[in-house]
Amino acid sequence: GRLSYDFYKGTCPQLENIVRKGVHSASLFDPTTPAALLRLLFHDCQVQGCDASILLDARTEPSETASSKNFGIRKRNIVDLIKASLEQVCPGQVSCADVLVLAARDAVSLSGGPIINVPLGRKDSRGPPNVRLADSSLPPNDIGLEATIKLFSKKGMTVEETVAILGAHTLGITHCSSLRSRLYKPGNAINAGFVNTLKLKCPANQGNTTSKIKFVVNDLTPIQFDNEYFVKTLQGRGVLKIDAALPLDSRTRPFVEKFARDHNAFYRAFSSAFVKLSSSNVLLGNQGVIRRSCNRFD
Ligand code: HEM
Ligand SMILES: [Ca+2]
Ligand SMILES: [Ca+2]
Repeated sequence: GRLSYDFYKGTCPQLENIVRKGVHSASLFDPTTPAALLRLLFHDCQVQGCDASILLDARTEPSETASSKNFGIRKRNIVDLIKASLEQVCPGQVSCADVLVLAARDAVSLSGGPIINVPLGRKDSRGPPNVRLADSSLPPNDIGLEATIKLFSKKGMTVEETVAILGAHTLGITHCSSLRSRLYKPGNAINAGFVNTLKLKCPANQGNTTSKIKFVVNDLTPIQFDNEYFVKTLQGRGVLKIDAALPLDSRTRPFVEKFARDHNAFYRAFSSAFVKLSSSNVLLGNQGVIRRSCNRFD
């Protein structure tokens, strides 16, 4: 078995329509939904591959979302709801892993980004979620450029695709708690002026609870998938350490400049990076299962 572009042609031809409608109505209800779904896909694929492991609820084992690296993960239930409507139309046919990939790619296009053609045929994990693997596989909030290039090259991405996939931060928010080490650890300030702006929004004396509620936007247009992230990053206004690092290295800066200038170039590189992200390390054929309900095995 391998992934293919017409995997559900015979078994669930309505699939792409149903997912798109589901993401669309969830996004009308809450316009921050696309950001959540896109990050959800990354965090699924990063831990044990794109196998919907992140959707499993805690039972005998803690769920992956118990990992502090999954702080801020939201909207897992949207995938479950879409899967429930699919079960009405093509019961037992479509994996939760594929629904999540389709939901994330629809999140991108419904926010104004590229329409990405994705191969399908992933299976869902059959084991319990692995919180310790989540701790060790997900990148730390203050990851640097070297480790990031390595992380995405393992998925077959070029440096250009790596810069492009980080353009996912054109959507959504970052909580103050995720910025602690960047703002208040000595030596982590890359652009002192912008870091001071962030410090005003996320003060050091903000309590633990408050810093988990307060947030800053990732770019100036956090519900639009556009190239604003690169424009802003090029001006030294990248929110996370990795965002800020991209224009400072000669390997990555040319791509930041290119994407800030040409959103179509960003969309092209993002699309191929997205396919690599969502196709790496997947379960095929009888390596996995099709869960009826995404949050549990039975
Ligand atoms: C080196 C790699 C990456 C690091 C260190 C990183 C880190 C983070 C952090 C710390 C946040 C804020 C979480 C919060 O405080 O709520 C965030 C948000 C986000 N990330 Fe990343 N990220 C990386 C790569 C990616 C990739 C590859 C994607 C998708 C393809 C992605 C999509 C997003 C999105 C959409 C948000 C906003 C989520 C929301 O608004 O709920 N990130 N990221
Ligand atoms: Ca996974
Ligand atoms: Ca944006």
